Amino acid sequence: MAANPTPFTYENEVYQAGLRGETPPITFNCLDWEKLAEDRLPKNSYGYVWGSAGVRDTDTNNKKAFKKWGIVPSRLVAGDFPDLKTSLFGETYEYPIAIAPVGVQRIFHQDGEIATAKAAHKEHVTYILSTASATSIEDVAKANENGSRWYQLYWPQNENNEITASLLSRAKAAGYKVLVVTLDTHIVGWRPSDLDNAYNPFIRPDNIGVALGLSDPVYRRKFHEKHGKTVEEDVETAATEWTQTVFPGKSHSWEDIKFLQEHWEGPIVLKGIQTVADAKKAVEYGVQGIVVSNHGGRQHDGGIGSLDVLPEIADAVGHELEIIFDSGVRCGADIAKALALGAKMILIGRPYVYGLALKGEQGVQHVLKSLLGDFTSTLHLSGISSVSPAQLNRTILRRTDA
Ligand SMILES: Cc1cc2nc3c(=O)[nH]c(=O)nc-3n(C[C@H](O)[C@H](O)[C@H](O)COP(=O)(O)O)c2cc1C
Ligand SMILES: O=C(O)C(=O)c1ccccc1
Repeated sequence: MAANPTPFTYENEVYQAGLRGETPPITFNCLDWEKLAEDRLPKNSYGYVWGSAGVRDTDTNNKKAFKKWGIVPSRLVAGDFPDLKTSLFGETYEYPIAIAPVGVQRIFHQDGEIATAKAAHKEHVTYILSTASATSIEDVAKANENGSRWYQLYWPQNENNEITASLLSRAKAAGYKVLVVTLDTHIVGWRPSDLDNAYNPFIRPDNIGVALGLSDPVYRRKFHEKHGKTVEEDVETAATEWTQTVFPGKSHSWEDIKFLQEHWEGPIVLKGIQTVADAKKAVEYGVQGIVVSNHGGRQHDGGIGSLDVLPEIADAVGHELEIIFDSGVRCGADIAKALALGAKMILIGRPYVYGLALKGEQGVQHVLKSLLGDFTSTLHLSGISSVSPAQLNRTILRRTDA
């Protein structure tokens, strides 16, 4: 990737544009993006992104968890703008944030994943492609050009290992470097907003979330063998069966990870870890990273904040594998807090989807630039000169609820 400009060039651009009477494309108030997206999107698709499990306690606790920590700044610390580069799996990343895997992005904007993958490339942010993407592995790679990209697997059951192997080999061929395996979604959570709207993005006349399946040579062949017709001749059945393939209704086991290790040469990251015991299992089974995540509270209700479990997990396994974090990150200070508590990379979820809904590619760029500007400013004004754990760690935080 090309060298990144400091996020502060955006701030300057905005004030310069102001001299010409121009205003920013979207507000900089990160807490307003959700409401603006609600005003713009159809009820169904807004309900889908906003939706969480049950009475939303897990989602609420994700956000509350950040308020339990406050940043305490140091003064007269010499230093230029902080160095935001971070290293994971032996590679250098320009910024310690990435685009969280989000499926079916065409329900939010006609350009969907293509817009997000282009924006991520332009802003030097890693793009993680979902298996529930509305755009194929190869088309997203093309849009992302020489950007940094990872692939997130929704994991078919063992009888479909041939399909899993096909997805992995396509991702590898298309330049996705890290495999993220999501463990918390063998069924989709109980989400009242989608139930009330009687809306499941997979069950639509336009089959929007099944692009990876319908474009997969192994899935296509197997479908033909089973039904005696092509995917195109019976798209409805092909889409339904693909959905059952990637959301099989039962979980894999730890032993199954071996299959992925045999079919993927790069780093493997397990997404959805919430306990020290599972984090230790991840070490034991030889994966390279975990995402401490509860899927933005979309999967099970009555959970605690994802940030609440981060420190204990970081203490237990932080020296043995890479820790990535998501769930509830909404502003620059949240990024700083999660890094200080032991994560090396933070996934941005709903905020960029709101940007996509509001202004497509430009909207995603705005959200990324805005979060990075806010984050950089927070570090710089707190006397922190880099995101390395030697600088950015728990000593900059105090509990606010002690
Ligand atoms: C609309 C939507 C779709 C999502 N789709 C996926 C997906 O396909 N794969 C996955 O691993 N996570 C998926 N997630 C979860 C995100 O990757 C991430 O864990 C979550 O958004 C973090 O919570 P936050 O957005 O509240 O910060 C999805 C989240 C949303 C909001
Ligand atoms: O909505 C989600 O959280 C998710 O992971 C998903 C499930 C089905 C289709 C697309 C995304």
